[in-house]
Amino acid sequence: MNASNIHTFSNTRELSVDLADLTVKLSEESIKSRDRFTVGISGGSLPKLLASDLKNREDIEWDKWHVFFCDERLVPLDHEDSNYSLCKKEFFDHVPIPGDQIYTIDPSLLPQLETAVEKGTEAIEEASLEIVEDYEQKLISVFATVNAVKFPVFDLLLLGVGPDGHTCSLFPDHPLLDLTIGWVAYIGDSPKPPPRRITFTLPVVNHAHNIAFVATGEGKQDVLKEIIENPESRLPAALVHPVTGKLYWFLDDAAAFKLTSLKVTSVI
Ligand SMILES: O=C1O[C@H](COP(=O)(O)O)[C@@H](O)[C@H](O)[C@H]1O
Repeated sequence: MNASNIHTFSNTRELSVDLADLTVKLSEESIKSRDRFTVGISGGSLPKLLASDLKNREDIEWDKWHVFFCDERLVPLDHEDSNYSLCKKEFFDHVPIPGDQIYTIDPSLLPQLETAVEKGTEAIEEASLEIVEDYEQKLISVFATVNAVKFPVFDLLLLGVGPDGHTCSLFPDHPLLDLTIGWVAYIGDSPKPPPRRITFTLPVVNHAHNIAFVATGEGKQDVLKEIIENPESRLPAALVHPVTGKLYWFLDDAAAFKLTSLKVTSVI
């Protein structure tokens, strides 16, 4: 781990300001070179930390943003467990990103998954595949319109880390960690509720131009030490190694408390 990419802050307000600075800078650079900004957002604690300062910034070309979800729980879009619903409340409701550039799961496909769960494995495979393929098509519509691409290359992926080391909906020791092809995967046995979700695969994560992990609070101390300072770690977040892109860590002092790596405090 390049210690200069670990940024620590004495409180979450300062963290949010620097995270917004980085996001604005990457948005400007991406729009300048590609005329759009493609970003993947996670759920959990991230939307609030991301939006608290960013939503008040001026001069952002929101109409050039294309937003995907790094993972999504397979619940209706207005359900309290939905990552979309959380991002809407914290972020989308406050900024003018065009609705058709916020790419959600297709909620009309959820009832057939519910029915499939009653029927068994084969039916679940079929119903979940439809949801996965629908989301992959949405990625294709943005990333592969001109040339076929092996993996989408996001301008920025914003990731969280669970206390168990999971990121997106990629959980420790889960077979999904071994996927080397495919953009989106279904998980039906998430150890963190709700159990049914979709997630970006590790290759999609690792192909991004920029990846920013955001983690706060005492509860993340031990897992961050393992992920950042143990090069042998097989925890999901420790398997994030951008192929050519940049990796950033945004931590508050509480989360970073056990790290011995050199820390810096400003990103730009
Ligand atoms: O279940 C999830 O958890 C992770 C981590 O959440 P946090 O609250 O500990 O930050 C999140 O990144 C992911 O998107 C979400 O579905």
